[in-house]
Amino acid sequence: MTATPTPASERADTFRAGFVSFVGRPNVGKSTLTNALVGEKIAITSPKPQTTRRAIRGIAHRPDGQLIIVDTPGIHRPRTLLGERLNALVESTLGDVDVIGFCVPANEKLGPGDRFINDRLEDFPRAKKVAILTKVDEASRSEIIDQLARLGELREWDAVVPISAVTREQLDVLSDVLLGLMPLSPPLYEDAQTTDEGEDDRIAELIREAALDGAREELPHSLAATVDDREEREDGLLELYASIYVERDSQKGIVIGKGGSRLRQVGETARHEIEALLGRRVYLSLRVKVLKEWQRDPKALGKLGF
Ligand SMILES: Nc1nc2c(ncn2[C@@H]2O[C@H](COP(=O)(O)OP(=O)(O)OP(=O)(O)O)[C@@H](O)[C@H]2O)c(=O)[nH]1
Repeated sequence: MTATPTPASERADTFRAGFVSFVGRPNVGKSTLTNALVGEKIAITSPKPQTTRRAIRGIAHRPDGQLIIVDTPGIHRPRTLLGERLNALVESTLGDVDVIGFCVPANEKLGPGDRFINDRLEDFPRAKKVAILTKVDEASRSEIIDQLARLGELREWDAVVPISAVTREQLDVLSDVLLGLMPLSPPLYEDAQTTDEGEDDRIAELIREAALDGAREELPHSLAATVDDREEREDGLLELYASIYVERDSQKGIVIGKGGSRLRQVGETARHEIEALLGRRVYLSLRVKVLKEWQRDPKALGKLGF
């Protein structure tokens, strides 16, 4: 991983800094955990599986160290070119991190999907491995104990930590544990930075998230968003021109809704989020475009930043 070191640090030589990546089946709570640790909304969360597409980094700053979080889309068997690229992204990310946090929800039994991912962790011997039992607020005590025992059977973990990102139970323990496994290092980022993802990418994620909200089951895999243009208005408003991409005309109809009602709602929601992110007023113009079979088309994938 490349990062710009903070110049001339006066910090003690016990400072630790490094990269961690959370892996696990879709929907186990990786994005929510990232947000909870970083304390700012940077990765999209959605109740639908496989919505995290980018390796978004969030940085948790602590007096004694920095946790740089690389949010991966999850390891899964590829079915499309997009799937393959996601897997390639996961491999290049995981080959480079200091710690891998393997996330398993406390309220679901360990399944073949979890075992598949656990087996893949063998490919990354350099990284320390921590098992994170997520969503403990949704599980009974006996379920948690049961699940911890099963996790322990999978491998020798460097640590096993049960948490809830929603109630924040044990989050401080988790960040202590993760930091303790990081190398001694000067800070790798400035204090004020919480993510190094480009602003337009973050805006595009917010638009994508708004467009997915309440959308039909098949939409998540077919939706992408880009920011195409921005213009400063004299009255201080920032004009943003963005596109939402779908694969089929029928999906375009779903996104736009009757008489454009749904798209208006998406625009409203996204604009509020973007204004909160940028701390200023925004005019948002959204266009919905059909990019046929973009998940299988290398040119289209490049255009959308994959
Ligand atoms: N009760 C409870 N729900 C949680 C917790 N963490 C996440 N969730 C919920 O679980 C769902 C999935 O969370 P995400 O953070 O999007 O999961 P993910 O693993 O990043 O999912 P993908 O992006 O599909 O890989 C969301 O509806 C979250 O609100 C938790 O600690 N407790």
